[in-house]
Amino acid sequence: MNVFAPPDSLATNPTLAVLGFKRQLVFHLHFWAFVAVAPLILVQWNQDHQLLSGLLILFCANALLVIAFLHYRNTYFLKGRMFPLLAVVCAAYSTSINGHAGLYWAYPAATALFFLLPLREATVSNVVFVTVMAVVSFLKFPEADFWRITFSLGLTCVFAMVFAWLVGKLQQELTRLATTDPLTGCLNRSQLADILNHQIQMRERYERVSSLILFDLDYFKVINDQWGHLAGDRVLKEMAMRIRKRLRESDQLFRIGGEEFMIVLPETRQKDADTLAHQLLTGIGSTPFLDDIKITASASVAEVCQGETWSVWLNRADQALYEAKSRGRNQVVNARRATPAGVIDAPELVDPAVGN
Ligand SMILES: Nc1nc2c(ncn2[C@@H]2O[C@H](COP(=O)(O)OP(=O)(O)OP(=O)(O)O)[C@@H](O)[C@H]2O)c(=O)[nH]1
Repeated sequence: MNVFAPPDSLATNPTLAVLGFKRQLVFHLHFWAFVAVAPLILVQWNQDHQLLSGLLILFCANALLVIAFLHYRNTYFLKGRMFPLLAVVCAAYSTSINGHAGLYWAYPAATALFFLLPLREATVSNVVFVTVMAVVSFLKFPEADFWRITFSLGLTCVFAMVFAWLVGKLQQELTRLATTDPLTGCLNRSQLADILNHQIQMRERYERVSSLILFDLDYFKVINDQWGHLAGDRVLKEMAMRIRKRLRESDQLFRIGGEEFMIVLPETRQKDADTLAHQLLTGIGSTPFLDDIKITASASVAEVCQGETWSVWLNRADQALYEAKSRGRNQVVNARRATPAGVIDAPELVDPAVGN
């Protein structure tokens, strides 16, 4: 019954994988922008454009700092905001003094904004950018060029915005698919370790105690054998729905095995988690599924103890669940606290009729 082997690496967490891709994107944008822009510092200096040369030095220094912070501190220097700001200022100023030679840089700058900033912020920044470039073009170029530049830059922004929006949607959808169980919509095990570790940190730092409930349907194999696999699937779906209805927004429901579920209850003591476990079991046992399929479940409850790891916490709950099954099923067993010596006391049986 032990399904809590630790995951191989953090890459099994889809949310962390997405953040990893974002870091790579930020790194590549700053690195290649640095490679392209650094030689221009000298070019502009030789053309007596000291102010532009100074702005480009700032741009390159920022790119190097972002790369260094990413590498050594795993954070974004000034939240990555300097790249868009400097790129926009440099492109606009360069166009005003260099004409078309400066204008060409506006196109990659406008595109890069959508990869570095949140969609809404990038859109607003680009509206400002296109407006500034339109004013500069109006003053600098003939009217026909002004229209061409404004429309082509605007169109580039629209293409980049649609692309960034779709990539964002795709990323959200992939994360959802990777983190949830398709049958019941519950969370799957991909983020289990991180979510439990977070609760452990809340316990260690702020004395905010969480509990978890494990529960497993009794004799589920019989349901499959008697009513068919499809009916079994529908029972699991309805089960998840019924549990979800009873939970708070902050509680998290996982499906961690075929007919085994886990609920993480932040800021909840063992006593309250135990009451909830009884209510859930009563709800499951008293109302048949799909109109006439009767089923019961066994459950265990464990409050997180100081100093324990997520796998020890889960193992305590798992042992108590095993105890509930072996004592006849359809009951809740409270996991006992780990003793200071690390030995776990025997689980405590709770009378279902009494509640605690
Ligand atoms: N319909 C359906 N059945 C599943 C799914 N996942 C696992 N099962 C079935 O769940 C049953 C679990 O059987 P067991 O592990 O023997 O557990 P049990 O029959 O509930 O018995 P106890 O847990 O000991 O009370 C097996 O028949 C699995 O095929 C699923 O997604 N859909």
